[in-house]
Amino acid sequence: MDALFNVPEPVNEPVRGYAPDTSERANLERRLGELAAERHELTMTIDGERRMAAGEPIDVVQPHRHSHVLGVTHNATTDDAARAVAAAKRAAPAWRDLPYSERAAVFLRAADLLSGPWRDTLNAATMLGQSKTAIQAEIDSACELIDFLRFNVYFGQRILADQPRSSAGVWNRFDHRPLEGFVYAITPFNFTAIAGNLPSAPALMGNTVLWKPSPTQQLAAHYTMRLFEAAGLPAGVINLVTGDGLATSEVALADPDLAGIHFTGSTAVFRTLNRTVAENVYRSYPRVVGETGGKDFIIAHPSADPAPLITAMVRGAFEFQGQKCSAASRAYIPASLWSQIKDEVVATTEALTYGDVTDFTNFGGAVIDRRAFDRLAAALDRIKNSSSCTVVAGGTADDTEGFFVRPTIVECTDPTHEVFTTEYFGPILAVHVFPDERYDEVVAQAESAAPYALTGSIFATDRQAVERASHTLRFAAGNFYINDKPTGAVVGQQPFGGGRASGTNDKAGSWHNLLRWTSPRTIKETFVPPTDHRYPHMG
Ligand SMILES: NC(=O)c1ccc[n+]([C@@H]2O[C@H](COP(=O)([O-])OP(=O)(O)OC[C@H]3O[C@@H](n4cnc5c(N)ncnc54)[C@H](O)[C@@H]3O)[C@@H](O)[C@H]2O)c1
Ligand SMILES: N[C@@H](CCC=O)C(=O)O
Repeated sequence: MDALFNVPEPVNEPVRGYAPDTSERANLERRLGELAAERHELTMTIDGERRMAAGEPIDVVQPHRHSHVLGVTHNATTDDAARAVAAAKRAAPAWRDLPYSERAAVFLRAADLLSGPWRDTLNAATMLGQSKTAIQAEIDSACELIDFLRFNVYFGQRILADQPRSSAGVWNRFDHRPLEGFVYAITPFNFTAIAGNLPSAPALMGNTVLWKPSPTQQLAAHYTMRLFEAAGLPAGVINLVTGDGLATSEVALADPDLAGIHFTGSTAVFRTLNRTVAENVYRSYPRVVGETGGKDFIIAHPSADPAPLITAMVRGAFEFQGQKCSAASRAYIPASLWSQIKDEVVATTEALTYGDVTDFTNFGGAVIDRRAFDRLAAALDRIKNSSSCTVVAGGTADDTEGFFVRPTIVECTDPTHEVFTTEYFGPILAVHVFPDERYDEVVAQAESAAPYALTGSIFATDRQAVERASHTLRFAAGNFYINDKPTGAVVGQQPFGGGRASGTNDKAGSWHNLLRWTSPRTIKETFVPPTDHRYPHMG
């Protein structure tokens, strides 16, 4: 077909509430029961074929009930990874030669399937496997992933439409080629949407992909792969390998055709990947895109409204057990305000219920695994032994049934203490209380207290205070919020990503990100080429 197609104008997927006695709640509960009753074979998918990786087995459990094994997956070996890389390379010519509209149709269909018949499956898998409550799963594995798929198609079309100017007698064009080689997508446990977006965004732009999800997100990743297949994704375009990624990286990072890395996860792992890429020589210079850790702040001015501040602190820090890269983990509160809100913040936090997420009355679930639990329990021990810190809410952890860490608030007099600088990735909020008149000083200290620059909020009604903080904190957060919590970015509305140790700030779900997966060829066609080599000044 020869036409310039318009893609549908995307709108954000409406969020369902799953209130008691609704059919949406009943359907989700039914699917939760079905998925929990199965023992899933969590295979790789290479060239459209499902097979178990050949390395050590890994049990995939419910974090809130670790005795319940949802399924088993295996570490991919170097042979498994080599097969996946070869499959991606084989699939590349046919996939990149498909018109954009055909590739886009696959992902638009995936979005519609997820909005309809696949919604309960992805939500239930995310709830059981990652211990997200219904609302946290809904905003992630349903709405955000649907939005990524639809908005990417829309932004990709805008990129294709971007063409250079032409002077008289000349036609200049951009051929928005994919990268030459394969893209390696490595995804974190905490967002099913990110796990689905990282392989599909480069694929939309014509690349083929090696996808290595997190073992602790493997149940939802498994169903995401099935969703892409159901939407008509050809075999070999996205190849899913399972496990810890060590053998996979050994193969992928040494391959001369590595064209890009699309990573979301910890700063430490991203630094290792960067180092390895820098030491190797590839056919092209790989595009390295990474969104990593955060130490996200809330700073209040004495003029702030207390009620929204309390809600922002509680939701921002403790939703999904603080396991959002955007979670509020340090707050700077003026003394006059803290004396008004402290009792309520503490009481609200103490009343939060973390438990089995299939009990819809719970506010949260468990942290993801034993490693996270041990890391957080050790942090709590250090905090309790620190003379400058006082635990004012929570502070306990219990792994008897699940990996539960109580939502914790720590008041700390030393703003350079590790509670203000280290990403714990759990439900721990550090609070520094300061004399009201030292607001500007505190803003300046918070600006570079931590190495990260992902998200941050300012609470104030005084516009001068907002303006001064916004200016001082310009480089301290890639997503900056005024009178709102620092979490919950919506695709197409608050493009997401941060700088400094938080990543390359390529803004997932925006055209900034999609641009990284294209390598334009400029074409100049001259209609009537010159036939005389001499210039006028030569006479
Ligand atoms: N900035 C963002 O947009 C964003 C979003 C979500 C999560 N995060 C960050 O992610 C982290 C939490 O996620 P996580 O615990 O899954 O992170 P992680 O770094 O432990 O793991 C991320 C992924 O990398 C894999 N991995 C680890 N070593 C590897 C290697 N050598 N080769 C290939 N793969 C390897 C893991 O198996 C996983 O799939 C936090 O630091 C959080 O801030 C950032
Ligand atoms: N985009 C999400 C965070 C993703 C990281 O974990 C938010 O804005 O809360």
